[in-house]
Amino acid sequence: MVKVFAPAKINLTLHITGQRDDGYHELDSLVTFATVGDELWLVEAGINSLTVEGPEAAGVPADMNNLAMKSAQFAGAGRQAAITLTKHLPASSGIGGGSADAAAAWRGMLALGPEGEAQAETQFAMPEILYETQARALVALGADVPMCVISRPLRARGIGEKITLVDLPQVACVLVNPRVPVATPPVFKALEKKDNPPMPEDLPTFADASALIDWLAGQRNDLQGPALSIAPVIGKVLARLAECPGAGLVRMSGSGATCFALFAEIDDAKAAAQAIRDDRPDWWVAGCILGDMFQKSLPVV
Ligand SMILES: C[C@](O)(CO)[C@H](O)COP(=O)(O)OP(=O)(O)OC[C@H]1O[C@@H](n2ccc(N)nc2=O)[C@H](O)[C@@H]1O
Ligand SMILES: Nc1ncnc2c1ncn2[C@@H]1O[C@H](COP(=O)(O)OP(=O)(O)OP(=O)(O)O)[C@@H](O)[C@H]1O
Repeated sequence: MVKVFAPAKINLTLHITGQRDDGYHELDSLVTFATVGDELWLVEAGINSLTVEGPEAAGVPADMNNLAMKSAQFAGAGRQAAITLTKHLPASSGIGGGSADAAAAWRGMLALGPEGEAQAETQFAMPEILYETQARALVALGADVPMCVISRPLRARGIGEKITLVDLPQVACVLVNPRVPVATPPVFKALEKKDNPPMPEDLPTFADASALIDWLAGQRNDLQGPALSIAPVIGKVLARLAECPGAGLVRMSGSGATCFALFAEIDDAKAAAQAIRDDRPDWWVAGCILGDMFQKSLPVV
């Protein structure tokens, strides 16, 4: 049996720099991962199967339409697994839920079997090599899947599959989703200007969370405007996060509707998460740390 964590993916920046002939958009995105996420249990079995449970399970497919099942089949190598997926991340929310599950199922399938976790550990120590040899093919399941396989701070280019690791400090964060699902294709479609500037070629070195927060203020999520036009409630989420004492940067992740606020102080993040939970019980709220999800013992928000 293998237990795998599927961390939420957060686009700290999302610059849309072009559009390919096949319609997919080219991007330049600084991505990190959260201590909040889904969980998968895999048990070797005679046939692949999936059970979906947990607080965010409603409406999530439990058949071959689930990216975790597609990915398990893809990873296969003659192995099959009974998968239990516990959903904590809302679906269609811009934080990679399905992509994170696909990546975790793939990692879990690698870890099953006689060579077991040792094999997975070795490969995770070399994510770029792993990525070049195998994980890149997972872009066929979704543009966000290769980055979720890495689950470490990274810069993604191409359509999301050209990945380089970056050093980012840990930062405290509050994620808020207004419980309005937003599908990705219409958001890309609503973006009028496709050739926006990328991030600077060389990213700075960030001494601490405050330095990262300050620098991010000069960057963008080019999908935030289009998503706002589709789901105006995103404006309320951004405004509520911006009111929180200590919130240094407020932005939307991915194609929305989840927004995040970054905090230099963990205690400010904890207070903000509690305050928003208190006055918006209808919203999904998560306090978390953003950073390298393969690093042990991250603090709890
Ligand atoms: C917005 C992001 O989440 C940022 O990380 C990703 O670019 C989207 O990744 P994803 O949800 O895994 O996307 P996919 O499932 O591959 O594609 C869904 C749809 O989004 C659009 N799409 C996606 C990725 C991309 N680079 N350009 C696009 O135009 C396409 O219309 C595509 O049909
Ligand atoms: N494991 C899964 N969890 C959630 N949704 C899934 C899963 N597998 C397939 N889906 C389907 O995928 C669609 C998009 O959900 P998902 O959570 O992946 O979107 P997202 O948060 O916008 O992802 P991204 O940030 O990669 O754009 C939903 O309509 C859902 O039915």
